Amino acid sequence: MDVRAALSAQAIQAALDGKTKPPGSLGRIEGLAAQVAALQGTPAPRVESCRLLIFAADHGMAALSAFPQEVTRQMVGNFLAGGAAASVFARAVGAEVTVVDAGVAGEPLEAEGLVSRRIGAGTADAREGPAMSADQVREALEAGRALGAGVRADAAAFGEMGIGNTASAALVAAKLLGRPVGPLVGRGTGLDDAGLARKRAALEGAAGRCPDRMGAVDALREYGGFEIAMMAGAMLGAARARRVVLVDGFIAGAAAASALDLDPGCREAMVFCHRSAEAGHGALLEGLGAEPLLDLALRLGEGTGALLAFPLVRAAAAMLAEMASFEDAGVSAGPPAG
Ligand SMILES: O=C(O)c1ccc[n+]([C@@H]2O[C@H](COP(=O)([O-])O)[C@@H](O)[C@H]2O)c1
Ligand SMILES: Cc1cc2nc[nH]c2cc1C
Repeated sequence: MDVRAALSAQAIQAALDGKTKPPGSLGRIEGLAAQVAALQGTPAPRVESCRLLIFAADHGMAALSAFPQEVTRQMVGNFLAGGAAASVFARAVGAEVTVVDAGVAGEPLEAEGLVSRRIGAGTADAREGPAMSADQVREALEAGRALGAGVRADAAAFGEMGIGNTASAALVAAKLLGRPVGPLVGRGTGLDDAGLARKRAALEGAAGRCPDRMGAVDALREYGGFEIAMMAGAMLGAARARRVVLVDGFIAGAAAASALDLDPGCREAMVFCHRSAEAGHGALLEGLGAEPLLDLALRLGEGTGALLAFPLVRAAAAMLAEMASFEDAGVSAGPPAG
């Protein structure tokens, strides 16, 4: 940490401790407020607006899901029509939504309001070989970076839709952390025990094709999804533009791990919003040293957990910006005199 950053962290802590409350009594909301103040470079931060980017794409490993591949395309329609959980939560918390086709299978989708950044019509099957080419990884990262940099809201929330993407996320996370994939494999949309055993065996086989530890570009090429790579790029773009980056569940977590591998500095923008019920998410968060804000047993994706956390981040920033100090309010600070 350089001297300027140390001073500013101290100034932020002093501002927090000067507020009319026992020091530390707002718990983790204080740390959140300090993070946003440091990101925005002001002791009076503001997180009033939020835009959710939902990245949709299909996967060569879709057969490892409990649902058919066409659900990805159908859900894109549902997002655009405003009927999905993410659509409803976005309205409830006052967030805007952008839906991005990063590579949904079949003919290119054409729908009003859809942002098309298709890298391909779904990835190849990572059980057999690389999911995508190195050029496709670069293209996805770059398209994402531009989208993230273009967010005008104070906070950028990241969600996804892609049947089969918990398989892809488990493999990407395993390789970035240098861990076996087994404990990162979960039921996704709701596999039964037999389906889970089949998925675990398939992913262990796929993991065996490559070294135990890989960098983000290699891991994304071998095992990624177009939406995961594009989301990683978008997180980098938004973080560099000093937007608060609201990270959703397991798949968004794998994208965040990729972004962190590419640029550890983006960590200061990231808020890990919740711990998903997907089996591997706890281990992924722990591997990243991240303590999420919420644990609501969500396992939907779409950015739903990020949207639910947004009001907490908004309140944390408002606390620091608006709360009276002991001095302002004429409230006695500290123990009684004498
Ligand atoms: O975000 C999560 O933690 C999460 C956990 C389980 C499932 N999902 C969603 O379910 C889909 C992936 O599940 P699956 O079984 O098709 O791999 C994909 O569309 C995700 O948005 C999302
Ligand atoms: C219906 C449905 C909605 C989703 N939203 C995110 N992933 C999903 C998976 C399914 C199956």
